[in-house]
Amino acid sequence: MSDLSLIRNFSIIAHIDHGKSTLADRFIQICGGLTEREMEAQVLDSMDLERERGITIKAHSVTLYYTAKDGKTYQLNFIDTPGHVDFHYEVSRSLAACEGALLVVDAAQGVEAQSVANCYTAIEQGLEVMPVLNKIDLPQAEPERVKAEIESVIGIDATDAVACSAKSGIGVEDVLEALIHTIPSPEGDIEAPLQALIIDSWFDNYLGVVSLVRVKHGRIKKGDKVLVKSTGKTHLVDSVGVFNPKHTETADLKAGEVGFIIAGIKDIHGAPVGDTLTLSTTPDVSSLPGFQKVKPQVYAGLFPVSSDDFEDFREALQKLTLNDAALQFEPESSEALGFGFRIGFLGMLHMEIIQERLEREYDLDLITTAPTVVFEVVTKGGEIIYVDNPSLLPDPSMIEEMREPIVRANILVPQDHLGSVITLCIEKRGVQHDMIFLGTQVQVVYDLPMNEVVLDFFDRLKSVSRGYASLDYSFDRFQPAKLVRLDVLINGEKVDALALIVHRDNAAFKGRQLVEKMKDLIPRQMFDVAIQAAIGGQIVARSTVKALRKNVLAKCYGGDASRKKKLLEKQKAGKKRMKQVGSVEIPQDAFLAVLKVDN
Ligand SMILES: Nc1nc2c(ncn2[C@@H]2O[C@H](COP(=O)(O)OP(=O)(O)OP(=O)(O)O)[C@@H](O)[C@H]2O)c(=O)[nH]1
Repeated sequence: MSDLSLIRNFSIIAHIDHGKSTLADRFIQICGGLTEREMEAQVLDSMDLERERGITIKAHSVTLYYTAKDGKTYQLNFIDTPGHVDFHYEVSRSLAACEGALLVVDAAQGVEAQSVANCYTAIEQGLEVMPVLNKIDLPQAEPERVKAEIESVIGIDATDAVACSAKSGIGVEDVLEALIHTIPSPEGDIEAPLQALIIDSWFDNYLGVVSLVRVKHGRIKKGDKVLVKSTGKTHLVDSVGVFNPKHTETADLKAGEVGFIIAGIKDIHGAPVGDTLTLSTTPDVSSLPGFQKVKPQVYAGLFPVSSDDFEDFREALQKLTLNDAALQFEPESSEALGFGFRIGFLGMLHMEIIQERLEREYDLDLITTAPTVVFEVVTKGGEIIYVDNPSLLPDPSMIEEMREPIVRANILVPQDHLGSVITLCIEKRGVQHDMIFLGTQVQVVYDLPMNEVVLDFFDRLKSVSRGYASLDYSFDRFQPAKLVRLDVLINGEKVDALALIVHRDNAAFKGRQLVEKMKDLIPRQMFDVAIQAAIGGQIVARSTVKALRKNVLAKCYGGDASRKKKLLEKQKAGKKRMKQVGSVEIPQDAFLAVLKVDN
């Protein structure tokens, strides 16, 4: 197919759980991409972990052929995008490949902050945004109210918004018809030299690096020699094709189309996302504007429970970065935990996912330290350094000024819950920037310390608003703040891996909460365990885990062999996620106690 007027490239943007993936599955079904049997729930979420958690992590593209009511067959290329705030950058990437976007809004829930943010990104990138009201099968659906909300909150015309139920299938064909008329076809010149944008690259164990590209001009086929503009390297194209949604090779990819290229590249750094491809015969083709590089927002130390696993751990991380360009790591050594890695993540969800993948796919037992954001420190010598590890904070006498990262947070909340959301923002040291009443919802804009936001703010926000408030935020600036390091001592020994950077005004309070929480999380041992919190050498809180009484240990001796074995196994299992620090065994939970103290 080479008639550009018969191609539509679009993304689906929506808040989590508003039904993107379900709608995508319906499209596939209507266009006959898969048989009923292959139509296993949520085909697009192909990673096991994605399916289990019911969230979309990686962007996927699907090419479908739809015969419309006008009798013509259209090529629909759609890209599914993740909805969670941690993966926001994937959204803008996907949008760069499209001329339009469907804004899917749950007709029972209404507009949420994430959809607003993504919608603005789409509009900024010049896309045609087409609103779709989903879940109209639900009795509590209020399509008219939600239409009005789309107009007042986002500011786009929603009078003709198509209503559908992705679950039952009602109205889904109308969505396809509407998108053919609303979303413009791509522009491009098939006869011009190849110019293609890499939207995504990932590592496949069998195929090597697979790159998803949008061809702007020209064409590419198997056997071509492709030039990666940023690296200057050329590679022989092994195959090109589309996902329909199965991996399907095609003769070529042409201007206006979206598909994959496999060219024997060994790791994703060889085909960087946002890069431009051309043919080796036309090296002068200009580069397309790429994407903003993503920077990790949260850092944590990860340490193998058994030091023998260190090399395996390194290998596993190297393999994961083949897949996940956002993941960054460097070796870290801790007096308490030995050798490990300091890893940068996009957010807490990203961190959980990586930790889970390391444990499941690579069979590693790891201890994670409390996550932290990056602080900007000006030394007395006038040097600016970035600290992503509290234990590496210079001595206070060397510090001229400390600055913490501030985010601009957009919160959408129904009026009824406004009060509790504001209370929460104040508790988190937020400064109000703006408040706009939009129908039944209120949009509040706060500047908040990132440190307070990344840890548990999202969960707290959900709970104080009974699930109704939604959040979108992005880094704004570094701002001077009174920050101190809070050290934790176990039986008098400072444990570097437990140190935190906190605000001075609530440092003592945080210290008390932390030692109390840790007392509950550290199991009783054969001796008393003293837990202390200190600021600059001064103890601000203390609690004690009392020793076990002797007769409890008596069980370990005598008795029959099988019982003894069971006991040993139990001990071993219990040891799994524990780390010996000095003479004290500390479980994983205690390292993350700070995440649990705020409530
Ligand atoms: N009643 C009803 N439920 C729906 C409809 N569409 C989707 N759902 C349900 O809503 C939930 C979320 O749907 P998904 O398609 O996974 O949502 P998503 O937006 O893709 O979520 P992420 O992939 O995490 O961003 C699922 O339990 C679906 O079964 C609908 O039209 N009606």
